[in-house]
Amino acid sequence: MAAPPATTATTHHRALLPPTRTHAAATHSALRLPLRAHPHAHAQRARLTAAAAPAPAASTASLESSAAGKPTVLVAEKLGAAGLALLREFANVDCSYGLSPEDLRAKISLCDALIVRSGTKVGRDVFEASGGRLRVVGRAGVGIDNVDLAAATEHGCLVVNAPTANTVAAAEHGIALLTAMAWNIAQADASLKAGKWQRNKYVGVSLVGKTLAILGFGKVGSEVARRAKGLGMHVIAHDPYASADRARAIGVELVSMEEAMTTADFISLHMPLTPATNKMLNDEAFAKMKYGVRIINVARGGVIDEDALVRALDSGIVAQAALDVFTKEPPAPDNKLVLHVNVTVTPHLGASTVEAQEGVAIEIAEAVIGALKGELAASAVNAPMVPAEVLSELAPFVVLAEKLGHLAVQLVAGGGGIKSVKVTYASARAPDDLDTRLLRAMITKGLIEPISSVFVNLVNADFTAKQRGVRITEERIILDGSPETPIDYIQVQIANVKSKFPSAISETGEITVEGRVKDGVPHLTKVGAFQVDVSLEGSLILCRQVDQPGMIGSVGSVLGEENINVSFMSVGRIAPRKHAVMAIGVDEEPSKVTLRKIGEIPAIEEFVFLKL
Ligand SMILES: NC(=O)c1ccc[n+]([C@@H]2O[C@H](COP(=O)([O-])OP(=O)(O)OC[C@H]3O[C@@H](n4cnc5c(N)ncnc54)[C@H](O)[C@@H]3O)[C@@H](O)[C@H]2O)c1
Ligand SMILES: O=C(O)[C@H](O)COP(=O)(O)O
Repeated sequence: MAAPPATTATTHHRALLPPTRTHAAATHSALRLPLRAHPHAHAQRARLTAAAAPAPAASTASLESSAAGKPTVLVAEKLGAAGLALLREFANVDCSYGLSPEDLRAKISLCDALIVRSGTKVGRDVFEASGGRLRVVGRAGVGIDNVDLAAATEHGCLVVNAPTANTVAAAEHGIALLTAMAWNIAQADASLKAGKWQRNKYVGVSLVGKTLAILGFGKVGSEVARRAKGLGMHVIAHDPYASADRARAIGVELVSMEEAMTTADFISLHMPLTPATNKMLNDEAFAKMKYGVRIINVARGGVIDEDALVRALDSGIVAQAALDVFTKEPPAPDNKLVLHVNVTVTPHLGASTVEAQEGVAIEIAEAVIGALKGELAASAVNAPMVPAEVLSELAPFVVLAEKLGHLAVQLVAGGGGIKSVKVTYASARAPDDLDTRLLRAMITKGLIEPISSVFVNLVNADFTAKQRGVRITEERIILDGSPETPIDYIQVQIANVKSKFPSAISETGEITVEGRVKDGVPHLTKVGAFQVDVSLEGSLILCRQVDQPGMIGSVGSVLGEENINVSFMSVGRIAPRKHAVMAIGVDEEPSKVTLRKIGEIPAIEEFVFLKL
């Protein structure tokens, strides 16, 4: 992992993703908004580039010869030429297909991003071996069951996928398997090629009027449903999370698992493989099914207990199965399902059309490039997806959030021992109209990075806070007024700590800093009980003083002696001639001598220098 920032040395707001050691541009990039052109423009450009690009060789670039200054992307499985061309415009691309787990671990510490399909296991060992450099894993496809998401999150590595480009391919393949199975196409083809003419043996079953139960009514499931309705089938679906309205719109009834199991003539699987769906079709489920049911699986092998399916086929409960996916891929040569006479198989071809592979390659290349640039990925799997318009609106508040976190932690005496942080957002927006996950992550980043060696980003912010025992709670104050501006102010409070600037402790006992965005610029507007108003740029001196004439001049002339430019100055007082807090924004960092001189000014009771 790269060296931690010095306690008081974060000046630029870094990208949401941790910096790479080789990609200087990304290291210094500020929070970037997704500056995406219209998707068609990307596709067009990609296709044009692809036409000119040479076909990828098995290993086209050596990591050792990577040009400095560009990130390195390891493509570990075959990716379409259009995607590779996009990647090459931005990064050093190493296409090394078929790496052993050892070779992958050996290479990964030299890579900023890794792109895989379903054939590469990206386990905890890979993240550990990366030494903190791997920032993005791109899954060129939908299923991310081959990526250890918990390990990725813990390592602050963003996982993105290509969720849409192969939907139609998978649906078409599902329908192809359904019809091929019903018509015994594969078996009849093999028989004829073996010189036989078995017209009586290969009598199929018709599809029209039959009930098809779709389990998992997501992107692929709903496309299969549309097509099956075109074949005259009665389509029902089970999906605990799907919208009944969406199902109704395409003439599909959402039903319970029980009803799907007991009434279907055909069952087609389209859910992800998760702990909840693992071996979902097991002995118990098969026992409930109609005798002679037919099963299609283009989802994941693991959702079926394969031994139970063999038993159900042998007993006749399941008349036929058509499988594109297997628990272990490739399956062993003696796999009973693959060899079963009533089973039609394909070697995980559901995404393997020319069109789908080109689309997936472009989709994943754009997602990985965007993520490496520090943009928030729309297809992030282990981080909140923040729509571009929301992000653009929140951008100045994101900067404010990180700076408030960074200021608050610098006010803690000793810089550690933080257990409880309360963040308050005051806004005229309804709570469900304000997504604060990004702001919370940036406050966490501001709080934790200065006191640890961890790079905090949107991916690992909550995990990092939890791991360090920091409890961050959020509160909303609903204001009257126009919801035009998303947030009026943000307040960050750290409880149960002492402050090196005791005036920062509010009446209720917490270190308190509050800020607003004014004309797009973040401002500090409150410290402890004192109202101030200073733009959060450069560095900041906070002084508590007796409120009396000449104080601004005294401090200003000490700074002037060292040619320190004052950008902002603001005095907040509780009552005239009592105590006041002066906030002074400075462009340069004053020397220790100058800071000491400020402290020696009579009437200055306490002061602190803070980097923003
Ligand atoms: N064979 C292939 O080459 C191929 C190609 C594309 C997708 N896939 C696989 O197909 C599956 C679906 O992909 P998608 O793009 O439609 O994903 P998706 O996320 O759009 O849809 C999955 C659906 O499954 C539902 N679901 C989750 N748990 C469920 C449960 N316990 N019971 C029923 N439904 C449940 C979800 O609510 C969701 O609607 C994935 O497993 C994906 O990996 C395979
Ligand atoms: O989940 C997916 O996208 C499909 O299973 C495709 O996997 P593949 O990229 O390995 O073909």
